[in-house]
Amino acid sequence: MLTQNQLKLAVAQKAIEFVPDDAIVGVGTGSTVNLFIEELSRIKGRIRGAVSSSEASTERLKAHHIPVFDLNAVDDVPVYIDGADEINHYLHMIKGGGGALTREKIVAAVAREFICIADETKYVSVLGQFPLPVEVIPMARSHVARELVRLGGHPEMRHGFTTDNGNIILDVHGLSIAKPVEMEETINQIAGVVTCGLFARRRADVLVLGRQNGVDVIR
Ligand SMILES: O=C[C@H](O)[C@H](O)[C@H](O)COP(=O)(O)O
Repeated sequence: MLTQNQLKLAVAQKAIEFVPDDAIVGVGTGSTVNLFIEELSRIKGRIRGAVSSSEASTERLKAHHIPVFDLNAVDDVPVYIDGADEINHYLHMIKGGGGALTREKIVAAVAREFICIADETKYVSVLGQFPLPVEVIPMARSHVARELVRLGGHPEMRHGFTTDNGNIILDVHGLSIAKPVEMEETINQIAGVVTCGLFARRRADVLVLGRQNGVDVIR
């Protein structure tokens, strides 16, 4: 029986196969990506560098002497490699457990291909068991929370946490998300929401899924 960490390592290693030579690689955030960064450091001689989705990943990339580019200075990101908190078989995701959702969505929007690396505990039939993170401008906290309750959720402020953009996170419990694209649009239209952790309009293109009997590549 492989541990969750061993499954994360297996997908982090497999993801290297998706990194083209001379690329500037989009790098996500989280414990699975941290393992990917280790693997990336082994092949850093054949890439140009990375664009990063968080201060935490930037620090790790720099510690491995992988050049980190400002996204505004880059016009082609062939692949973006990131984890997820939940992913369904349409490759819609919930992300933001680490609070990096907004920058992740920006780098993912620039990238040509989104490769999600996840262990099998993340693969679900309906999104929403994992509380949906929503990044909110601080002055809009109460308004956004009321609107989220109207949508059937139970928002909880993530205490003691500020995003890299200086905002707060509301974690929304109790949503069973049957229509992720519509839900993403609805939440993102609430005044004061920066973005929610649903990645449905820009879903993953490839899922590299770590299972007990091996790594599956799902497109
Ligand atoms: O903000 C964090 C990101 O969306 C992560 O990709 C997500 O939380 C998964 O992280 P982990 O690989 O640690 O489960």
